[in-house]
Amino acid sequence: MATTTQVAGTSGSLLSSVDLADEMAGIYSNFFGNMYLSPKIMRFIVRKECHGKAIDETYRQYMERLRGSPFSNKEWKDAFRISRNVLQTDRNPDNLDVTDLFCLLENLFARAADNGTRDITGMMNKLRVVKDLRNEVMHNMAATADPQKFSDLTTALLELVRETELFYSLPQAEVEALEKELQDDIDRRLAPEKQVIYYTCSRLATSGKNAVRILWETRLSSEVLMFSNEKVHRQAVFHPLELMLKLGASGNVIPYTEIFQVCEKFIVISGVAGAGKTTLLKNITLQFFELQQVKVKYLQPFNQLILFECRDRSTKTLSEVIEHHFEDLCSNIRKENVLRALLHLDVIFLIDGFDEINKVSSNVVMEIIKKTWRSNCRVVITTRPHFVKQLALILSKNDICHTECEILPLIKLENQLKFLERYEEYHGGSNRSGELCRSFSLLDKNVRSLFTEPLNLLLFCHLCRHFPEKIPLWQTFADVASDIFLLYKTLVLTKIVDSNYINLEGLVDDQFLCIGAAALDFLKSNTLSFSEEEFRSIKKMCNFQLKSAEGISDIDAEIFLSVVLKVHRPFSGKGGITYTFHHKSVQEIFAGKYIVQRILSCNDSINSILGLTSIKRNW
Ligand SMILES: Nc1ncnc2c1ncn2[C@@H]1O[C@H](COP(=O)(O)OP(=O)(O)OP(=O)(O)O)[C@@H](O)[C@H]1O
Repeated sequence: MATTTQVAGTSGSLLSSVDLADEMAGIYSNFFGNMYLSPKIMRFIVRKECHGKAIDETYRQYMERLRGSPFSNKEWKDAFRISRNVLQTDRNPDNLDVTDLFCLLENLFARAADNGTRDITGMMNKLRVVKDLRNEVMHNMAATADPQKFSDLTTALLELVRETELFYSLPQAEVEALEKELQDDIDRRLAPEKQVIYYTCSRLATSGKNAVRILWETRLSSEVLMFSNEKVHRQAVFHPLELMLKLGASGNVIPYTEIFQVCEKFIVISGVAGAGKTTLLKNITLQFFELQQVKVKYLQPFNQLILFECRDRSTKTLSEVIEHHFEDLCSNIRKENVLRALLHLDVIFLIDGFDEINKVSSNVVMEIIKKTWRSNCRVVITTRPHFVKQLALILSKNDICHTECEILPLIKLENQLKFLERYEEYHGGSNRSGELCRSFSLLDKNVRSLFTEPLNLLLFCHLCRHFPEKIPLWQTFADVASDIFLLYKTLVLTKIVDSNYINLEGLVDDQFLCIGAAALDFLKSNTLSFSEEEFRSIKKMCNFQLKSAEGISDIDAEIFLSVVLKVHRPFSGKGGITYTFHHKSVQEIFAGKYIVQRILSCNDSINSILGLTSIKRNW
């Protein structure tokens, strides 16, 4: 039987009767119960328990007054975990949700139990049932849609009211009034000013995850490798990275799947260029949507996921990010309402590449920081190391505690081999020769230490494929750098082999010098990613150089640049593209070649080359 429920506020006006199918009605009731009824009763208990609290006291100040001494930051963090920021600042329970309320009451009652003044067992048991129901409904779709859960909750809440009566020896009239209010709410299931939230949460629960899955599935599940047009399945070649916790928990090494075990809401993951930050977020996203067909336990506490890239220059607000994720839903519910609803759920926000932040994306990131700190959301932000300080400052200015961790380089030979094996297996299948790993394990130890980032190991795969005979000859970093350069040269030559021009090798050398000059110029300002405009400037300079060589009409500089630079299209598919060298070390190799050439051909000093003004970006 279908249930008809009026839902206000959708598309800004009263939506005519929305016929909620049975499943939807069940989901709606469960959200309504856990987001409205449970907090209402728990807030009533908090008010009773905190009867001695001054209006202007925060819950932290109140708890400190009760115990007679301030909490150290560690004590506070350990006791109040994910709710500690909210309880540190809030002065009344109106904005606390079930998680925060349970945490507060648990701590208040623990004190009472310590004093031996009251038996809190019954009360805690009843509260725990309510909290567990909330978590079950929020984290497990089968439970979200199960109408029995709403019945269980209403029973649990009525029992909690009765327990409260006994616990505080409340006057019967007060309890009856509360019971009646609860029963009325249960019967009506509507809190007019809030109903759009529950409705939207219900829609998100039924279709949100799938909408986002469809959005990311095709974009993220495969990757085109550099130096070739080969596609690999991300999950098939993904190497599970390890992270080292910094700051407080310093030194602990954890698998990436344990990041959400830290109690801070915000997790900053740093890593050098090519360490695998973006790949890690893409992998988490794919796992979240169970594309990997395995149960991903560490993601089970979350019911939605939002992925945002700091290099995005076109998405101006968080609501727009949300609209992009839930396009269908936003076509009949205002995107601002979808965002409001989302902030009531347990969402992971993945923010990639803080080091590439720009004016537009910084507004979105600031919105995420400001809007998620008091919700049940978790935020993971990746960045290259030189931006960690700046990010930490922004977070602390916004009263946000964060955990910082660093992607560990693959230092051990066994890990490097495991990484390479995945790629070799993927390409060779059961016929793989093992040559890649064999060749790597025979490398000189010092040379091997160059290949500690995924990107460098990938580079090794390509070098091994193109020049297997050269690898045993490597003795220094310079040998490797020279072969990397040669690899680029070989790849470009294969693209222009049909040209009639006689001195193709010389042409490539000249083009690479132009690119090297640009690489150096960008390195001087630590710029590792270039906008389309900057790309056009480099291309203009390269084409200018091409024109100076007589007899070339069939080659465009884009051919050279397409081999050397990696194109980054925004995850969202909207906004401008950006370009980087495949790795900072590759950018350095090109810049280095340019410097050496300048010294050899013009006898310029290194200082004059580095201070050169004629290679400004206004080519
Ligand atoms: N865990 C991994 N398993 C397998 N391959 C990986 C892994 N991490 C990274 N790679 C490979 O290395 C390449 C570079 O990684 P990625 O772009 O994620 O690095 P990054 O740290 O985000 O770099 P940047 O700071 O330059 O953006 C990827 O395109 C992918 O091919």
